[in-house]
Amino acid sequence: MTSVKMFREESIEDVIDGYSYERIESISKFLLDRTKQRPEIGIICGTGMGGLADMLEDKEIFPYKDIPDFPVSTVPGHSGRLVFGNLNGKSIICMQGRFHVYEGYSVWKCAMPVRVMKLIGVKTLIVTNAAGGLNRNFTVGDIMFIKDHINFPGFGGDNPLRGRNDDRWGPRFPPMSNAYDLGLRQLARTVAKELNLEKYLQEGVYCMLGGPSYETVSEMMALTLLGADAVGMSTAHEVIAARHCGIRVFGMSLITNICVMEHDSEKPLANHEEVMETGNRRRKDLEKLVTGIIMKLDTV
Ligand SMILES: O=P(O)(O)O[C@@H]1C[C@H](O)[C@@H](CO)O1
Ligand SMILES: Nc1nc2[nH]cnc2c(=O)[nH]1
Repeated sequence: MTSVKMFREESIEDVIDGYSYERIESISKFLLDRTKQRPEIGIICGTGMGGLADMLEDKEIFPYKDIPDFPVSTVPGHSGRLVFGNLNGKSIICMQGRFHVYEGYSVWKCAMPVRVMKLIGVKTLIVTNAAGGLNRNFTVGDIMFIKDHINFPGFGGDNPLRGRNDDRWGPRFPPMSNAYDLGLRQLARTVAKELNLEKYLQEGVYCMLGGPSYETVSEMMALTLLGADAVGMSTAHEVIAARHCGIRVFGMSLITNICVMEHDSEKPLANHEEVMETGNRRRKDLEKLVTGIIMKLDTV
């Protein structure tokens, strides 16, 4: 009896009343009152990819801890700052550090900043992440444009849209086909070609798991059978929240490690230091790619 009551209380307070439209509106107002920037482009930096925020000019930085009602980042490789700034004259808002379910946050809370972005005026979201490569054709350092995702936590009902739906965000049952905008992917391919990055380019399906443990060999094999090309611990919930409120999305994974799919293998397994190191090593190409895409966004 007690556990049922606990579950109900939690879901009413947090999911229904906790981050109401008005509460998220007050977070966005807090920010808009303190910056003249009115960005239509948002970026979420993956592990080790905080350099994407550092490249902005005329930065205005809001540490998460100073934003009322905002969660804080607890993971190495995620600075925990909301950065406003310009990139070749375009106004950008960038999450230099995201929230993960394994940090203890509910999945809707991890996705909540996307709704803040929506109320700030964001129309296009660029999501990046570090991921393990399941596809045997992938190598460390490859950049995978995400064409679709498998939201594994969602299979069990852990979806950021769980709870009462507020139609001001979007419909109760939003479609998720074409979640990763085809036009943006084509644009990104053109930009990558111009930058001579084609040799690193992959396109595929990203699978989100809850983490923080990396996958067992059998889990990796199962994900491969499901059609996943890369596996990580983020992104899907952010994209669902973005699509629900009408933000178009471009997503890319940096393949930071290759998943070893042999039982009893001596090969080194995934570790967070390697993930961050690959992010740092490939940072310049990622920055060039994101800059190139942003410069041409008006064309699609
Ligand atoms: O925030 P992302 O998805 O880029 O971070 C990945 C998943 C874990 O947080 C971490 C594991 O090393 O990298
Ligand atoms: N789940 C998962 N997340 C990652 N993030 C970076 N590499 C990996 C990986 O191999 N597995």
